[in-house]
Amino acid sequence: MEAPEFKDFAKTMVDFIAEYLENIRERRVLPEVKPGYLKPLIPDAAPEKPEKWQDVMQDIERVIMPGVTHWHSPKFHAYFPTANSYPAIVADMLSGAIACIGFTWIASPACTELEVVMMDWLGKMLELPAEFLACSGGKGGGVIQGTASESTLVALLGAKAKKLKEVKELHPEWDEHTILGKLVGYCSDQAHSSVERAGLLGGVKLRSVQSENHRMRGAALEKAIEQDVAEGLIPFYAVVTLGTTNSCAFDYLDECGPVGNKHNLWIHVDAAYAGSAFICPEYRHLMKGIESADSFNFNPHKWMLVNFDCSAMWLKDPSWVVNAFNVDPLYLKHDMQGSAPDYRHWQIPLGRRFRALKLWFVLRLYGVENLQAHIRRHCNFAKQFGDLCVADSRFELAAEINMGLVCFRLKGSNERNEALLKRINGRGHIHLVPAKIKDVYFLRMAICSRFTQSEDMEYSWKEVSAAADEMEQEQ
Ligand SMILES: N[C@@H](Cc1c[nH]c2ccc(O)cc12)C(=O)O
Repeated sequence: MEAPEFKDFAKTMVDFIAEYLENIRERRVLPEVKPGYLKPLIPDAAPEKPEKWQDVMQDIERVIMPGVTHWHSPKFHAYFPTANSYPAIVADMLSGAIACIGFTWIASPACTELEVVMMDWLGKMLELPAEFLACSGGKGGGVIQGTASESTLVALLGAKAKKLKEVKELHPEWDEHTILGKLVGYCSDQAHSSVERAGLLGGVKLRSVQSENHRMRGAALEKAIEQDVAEGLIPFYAVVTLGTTNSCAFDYLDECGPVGNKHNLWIHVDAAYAGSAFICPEYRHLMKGIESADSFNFNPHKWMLVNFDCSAMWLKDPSWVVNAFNVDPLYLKHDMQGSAPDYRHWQIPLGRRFRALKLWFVLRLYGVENLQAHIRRHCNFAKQFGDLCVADSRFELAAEINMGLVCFRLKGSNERNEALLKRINGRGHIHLVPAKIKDVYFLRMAICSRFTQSEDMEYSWKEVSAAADEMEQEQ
């Protein structure tokens, strides 16, 4: 493809994208296709001769759209949001054009340097302690990871390397295998499953601490630590979740952090979804105790209008992570080593895309004010839905409304609620997923779309109540 044709193709695609997103509300949010739907729609093998881009464009509606779940529809309320904005889409186009692999500074200096500055901008927006920021002149700094799960694992591996060194110094007679077998980390029973997985991948024990009202408390964490120490184990790491997946609950960081510090644990804060809200001063009390953390992570790709993937992670002392994974083949060495971060040491894969561009575009083209307005709008929509819900005596809230998430259920059995959800998703007009805490099954209404208006929330409520009406009529 030559440039003139590329320009036509790309312009057509830009028009298509704008049409798609602006009219997304009209599409059925959940596709009706069955597994295997796509294969018969396209040939069995790649074409020998080139086709026309117009033919490819045609096939988007025919082949792809019938099988798309429309995550950016105001009728999509499943999981948590994933972000989408025009500035981020355009930035990804440029990233695709530069198409560098920014594993070291010299591999594309702008890729590394913009990331360092963007992580400082973002850290300042959240009022993170200066120790986390590169601009403070200390050891700290930020990095863009792919997902929060990756950040949890990277932090765990850094914590493991740190504790291994400490214990080896204390007990030179112990071999590494013995020490590793004694290491134990902690998280709340409400933490995301990726924390347990990080323990499995890192080859260490992970203990789940019973939460109180869905939130981990310092005393419960300390009790677990003390029990383990009494049994000869070595506590090394704790994940504090700010905004759990089930109910968007907040662990008490101001209690758990100091407990972790006292027992010399690495404290990692996983604020994957809710962290974006900390750009609004009124939510920052929920991150009280942040100065006690060693690493902090949230996903601008969830709730801050930066398209997937962009998971922001800060470390007070990245050297533990950098040294834990350091391999240094000749072909990756360069003369400037040491004067700027070589991000390949901060992450699991070697390759990395120019993701800082989308942060830069979004932060500049929205401004902090509009990003704050986006968060506040979503929180207000959640309140609106919550009010509609409690005004109907058939329903109850299953948890306090936090951020843009409403956890609700029909009064009565889990089975009734399972039937309700099946009916709602079966109608296909809105899409929700369930959760269960302590054997209580409930539905989660997450506010996800940038396009959501107050009328959309009324529509979604009507769908829920219509499904409940149907159930009553059938009884
Ligand atoms: N998709 C997420 C998974 C994840 C990790 N930690 C979380 C905390 C809350 C939450 O709702 C989801 C997650 C990721 O970025 O890996």
